[in-house]
Amino acid sequence: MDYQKILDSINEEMSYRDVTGQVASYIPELAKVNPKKFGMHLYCGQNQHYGFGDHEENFSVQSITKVFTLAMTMKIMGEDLWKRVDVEPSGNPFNSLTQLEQESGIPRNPFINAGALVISDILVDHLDDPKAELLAFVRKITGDDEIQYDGTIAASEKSTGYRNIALVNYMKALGNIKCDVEPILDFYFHQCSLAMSCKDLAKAFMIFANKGNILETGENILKPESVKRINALMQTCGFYDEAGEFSFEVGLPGKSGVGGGIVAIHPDNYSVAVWSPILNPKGNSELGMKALERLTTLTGVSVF
Ligand SMILES: NC(=O)CC[C@H](N)C(=O)O
Repeated sequence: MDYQKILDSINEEMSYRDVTGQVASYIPELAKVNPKKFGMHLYCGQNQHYGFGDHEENFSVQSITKVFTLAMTMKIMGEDLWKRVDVEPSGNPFNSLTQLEQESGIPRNPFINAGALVISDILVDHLDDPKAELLAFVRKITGDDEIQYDGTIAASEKSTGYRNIALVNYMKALGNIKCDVEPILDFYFHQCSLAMSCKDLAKAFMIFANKGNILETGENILKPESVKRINALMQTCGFYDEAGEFSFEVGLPGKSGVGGGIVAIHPDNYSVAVWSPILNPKGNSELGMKALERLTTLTGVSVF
């Protein structure tokens, strides 16, 4: 498969598209990002990298980090994790509070904010320095020691993070949060602020396409059964109330973030990341979804 040729033709096609959405503005720092940024990177074998545009520029990966913290938590908690967070699509926006009251404070899945805050609670409870450990995990699976949090984004999100503050306090009242809310929120806002490029994301997500192993070194990071579960959750819950649409259009497990990034994998084949900051009304990158739809259509390959 000539991936570079396919990516180049996607780049060209996308340049003619009208984009109607908006850059995320509820986190003030994200509103400052140049809406014209666009890049895509595909990684499919030892040192086999293909990309175009701004694919090596760092951006705020936001909710994409929920996959990393889930992977770390599965290693700590095993199956007991599912007593604290469920595995069903929410059909609701990522920052919704409504299901928690009826469902005893158990979030529908680890990829909505409520679920990620429970995961943060578990990591704060079990690790001495969860921020350092998350950074170490991401640096290891990418092989890139330069990856950092963006303190300005973390502070910006903290200053307007009323929904996340409400979610964690509400779940504490319902008995599903163990630690103090302050360190949980501090860890959560930092995890969301992680700055990575499409190339970094494609490298990191290769472990989910490669049965839990780092492709370049062969080192095992996750058990195959954990990878199965994480990929199933990405397929069913990775795009909030647009998870069905993403499966329907693209047909790959993936995860998005309000920074405009999307990562997807084709098991035993490739990982791919795309970045375009303009979001559709569901909070997913408008051009990113279209570019990935073109990828699986032009290659004729998806998980279905
Ligand atoms: N969907 C997202 O990327 C949401 C993450 C964002 N930091 C928030 O908590 O609201």
